[in-house]
Amino acid sequence: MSPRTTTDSVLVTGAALLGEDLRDVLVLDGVIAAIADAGTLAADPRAADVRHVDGTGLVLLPGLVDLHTHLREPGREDAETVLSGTRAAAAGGFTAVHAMANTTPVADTAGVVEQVWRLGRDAGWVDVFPVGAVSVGLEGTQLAELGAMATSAARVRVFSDDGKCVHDPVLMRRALEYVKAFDGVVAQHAQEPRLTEGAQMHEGVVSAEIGLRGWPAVAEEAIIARDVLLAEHVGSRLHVCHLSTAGSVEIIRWAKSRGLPVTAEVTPHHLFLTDEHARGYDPVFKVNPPLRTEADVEAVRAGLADGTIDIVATDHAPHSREDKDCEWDAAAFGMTGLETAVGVVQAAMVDTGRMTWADVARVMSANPARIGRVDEGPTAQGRPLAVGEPANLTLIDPAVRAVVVPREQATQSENSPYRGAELPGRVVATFLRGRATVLDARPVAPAGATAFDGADA
Ligand SMILES: NC(=O)N[C@@H](CC(=O)O)C(=O)O
Repeated sequence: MSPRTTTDSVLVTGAALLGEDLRDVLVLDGVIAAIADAGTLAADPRAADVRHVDGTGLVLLPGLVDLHTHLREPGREDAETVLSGTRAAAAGGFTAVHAMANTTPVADTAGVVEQVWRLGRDAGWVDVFPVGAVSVGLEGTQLAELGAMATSAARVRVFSDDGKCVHDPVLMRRALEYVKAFDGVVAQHAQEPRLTEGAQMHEGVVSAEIGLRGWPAVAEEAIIARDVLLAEHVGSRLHVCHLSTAGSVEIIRWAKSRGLPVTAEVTPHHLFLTDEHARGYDPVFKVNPPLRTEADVEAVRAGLADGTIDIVATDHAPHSREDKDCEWDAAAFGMTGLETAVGVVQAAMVDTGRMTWADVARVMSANPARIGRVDEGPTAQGRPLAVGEPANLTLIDPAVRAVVVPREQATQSENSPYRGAELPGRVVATFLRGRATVLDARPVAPAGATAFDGADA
């Protein structure tokens, strides 16, 4: 018998599986080989020559899957690269990210999505699934080569002009019709452009008091309402990106009550921060869609807890200093989020008693993988913690509280809205198909990426 290579084998002992029962989990060659009562698997002969990780006090979740990450490469490597962004993802407990298409050049051809996919594979930190643009150059006029991107090595299933709204209803209809051929989904950035010209923050009491141009909730809600009707008409899958208002939650609830194939995401920051943060004019709080009111935060929390909102997605949007360290009006929209996502979700949803860790696994792993259609095949993501499944794992210490220091994060950019704030929930270890990408809360440089060839899946 040839000696086992231990790089993708591990024994985790005494961890709380989905925050519940204490279990040992044995991973052999990247696959979960055994799950048993805590204290039993160390005696298993198969565990003799594998790395042991003490999971005492830790919560074991399936590897997190982000449906909405901006990796900035190609084009803005000064803000983030596929390498730095995927290392940040691993540090945040993720084993897969979907890389948004608003790069330079835009990811609107098979060539660009394959480039991003290859960069992700070579980096080896997480699986990178490129998102394809809906329209050429994100210009909202001509449909991009959706079919070519879907059949490329990158196997694109999620299409989005994120950063911009597909505001032309005819183009949106065509995109919805087109993606049906390969079970794709259109992920809409819902923002009515005419209602948000020059808008800087949520339109309400705070914007009026501090004199920044407001962005009405209806600008988001009008597009979502239109698009759920279009999705019904076409019979195609619609995903709503970073939903942020109470009215949007109501529309999605209505769409689901009609059985429409509509899914929705909320970001950690919309679960946690309000427009009150704009009062200091610090552009670190400038984001698209804008931070809303306390009532909206309450509504998106309730919508996530009751399943109206399917997933949490980070909308990790790194920006260089020159794009953020300037006056509010001139600053770029966006905030980093990969490395704080779990902590913010713990604070907003778990520590408040609104969700269990099993719910977190559903909204941050299983559901995003299913929406992105990356939940099947030998390299499947978002699978349950069960024998025979790929060992994508995250270990979280829910008892640790730590102050966020953006300079010390793995992301290349420092535009975290949580700078100096204390958050719970440290990611102690992450395993991508059994190989540690994070150990002792520190990223571990991949010693050669494990085979990941989406074309084989
Ligand atoms: N979410 C953001 O505030 N910014 C995103 C794109 C966007 O505007 O949605 C970015 O790419 O920076």
